[in-house]
Amino acid sequence: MGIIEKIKEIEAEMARTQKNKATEYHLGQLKAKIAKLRTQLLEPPKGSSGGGEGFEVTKYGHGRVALIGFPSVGKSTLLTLLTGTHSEAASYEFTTLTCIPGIIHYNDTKIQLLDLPGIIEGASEGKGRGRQVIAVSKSSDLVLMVLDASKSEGHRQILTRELEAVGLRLNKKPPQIYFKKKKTGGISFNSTVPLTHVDEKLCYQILHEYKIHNAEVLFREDATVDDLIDVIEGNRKYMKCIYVYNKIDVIGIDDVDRLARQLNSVVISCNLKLNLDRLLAKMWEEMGLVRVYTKPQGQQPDFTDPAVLSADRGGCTIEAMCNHIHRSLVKDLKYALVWGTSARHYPQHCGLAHSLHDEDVIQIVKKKEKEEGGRGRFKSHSTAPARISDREKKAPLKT
Ligand SMILES: Nc1nc2c(ncn2[C@@H]2O[C@H](COP(=O)(O)OP(=O)(O)OP(=O)(O)O)[C@@H](O)[C@H]2O)c(=O)[nH]1
Ligand SMILES: [K+]
Ligand SMILES: [Mg+2]
Repeated sequence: MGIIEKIKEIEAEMARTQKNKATEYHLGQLKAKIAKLRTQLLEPPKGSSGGGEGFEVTKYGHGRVALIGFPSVGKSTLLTLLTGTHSEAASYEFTTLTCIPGIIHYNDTKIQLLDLPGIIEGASEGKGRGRQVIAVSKSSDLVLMVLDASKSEGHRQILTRELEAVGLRLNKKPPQIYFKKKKTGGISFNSTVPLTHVDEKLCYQILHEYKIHNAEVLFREDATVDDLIDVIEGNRKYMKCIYVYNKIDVIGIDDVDRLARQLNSVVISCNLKLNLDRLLAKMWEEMGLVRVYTKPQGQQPDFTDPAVLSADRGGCTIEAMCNHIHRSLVKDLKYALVWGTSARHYPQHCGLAHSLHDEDVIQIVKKKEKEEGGRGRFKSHSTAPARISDREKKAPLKT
């Protein structure tokens, strides 16, 4: 029996089993069995070098966003509109057969947008190009799940299930469960909060299913069996996702209103170019990019050419900024002068660990290098710093 058949069989058994206190241990065990099989499914077949021909698209720009959705929801139309790169769009399904990259220029940054073939139910098990599409989405910083506003709302659940089946977790935080395998000592099970979903016996059973007999488990939140399995599997990818409802030109205003009010969703119409600004702003917000401008001593910064840092890629500290400029800079840094919302006063003297905010300005002061006259150190005490863009771009910064 193949892996997919085994999964189907266990799913059928779960569906037959009534959910109650008496069956919860058995159901938990079945869930763990499915999780193990799905992980097996993700491993490349023995003897092959990888997962077959993927969409090898080079990363470019300050972040990567993937367009995921059923066929003909308007992914290619959207890519063409936002990036100016043409991607064939047509009324028939599976118009797009490979991955087509484009670039969005936004706030002086470059964001790579990827158009992908449509995926269908069963994608996680290898239907269509599902596996390759999902692999590319895992490599991105943000997923735009494109949905046809005029179609069934169940589509969003089906797609979410497909992505979850391959270990993607959308708009979720990693469970607050500390888990560490040990060599000896048995299993120690503890929690810092009252647990309503999982008890010691259930936890033991799940661990047993994984043949883990020595481990430390500490629940820091009232997590579920699924959360526990995610932590044990350890290969989950937590990603942000925006639900993009396209084609609102063909539905009624009441439906538009309802969809627009859902969490993490943006309603648009590619045909009428409606609300695309809002989509871009939401993307920007979710990506959390941090633009930092370098100010040479005695000069103004170039406000059109930021260094772009990201919490997910290397962090947003002064150390990350130094590494961005030059690898050897970290050891040469004496301190950095910082203007912007991360500074308590202007300019603040900061060390490597200081976290920078979007649109901060920094001046690097190296060891043995003299700061210009040492002035300005305690001069401008600004208790409520405004964004540099609002305030300082007009007036020159001192030092
Ligand atoms: N009414 C309406 N139609 C749209 C809109 N956006 C795209 N379409 C149409 O929807 C159809 C599918 O568009 P595509 O961009 O090819 O969709 P896709 O998601 O890339 O499709 P595949 O590549 O086949 O997965 C085309 O006929 C588009 O003209 C919209 O905002 N409103
Ligand atoms: K299409
Ligand atoms: Mg397409």
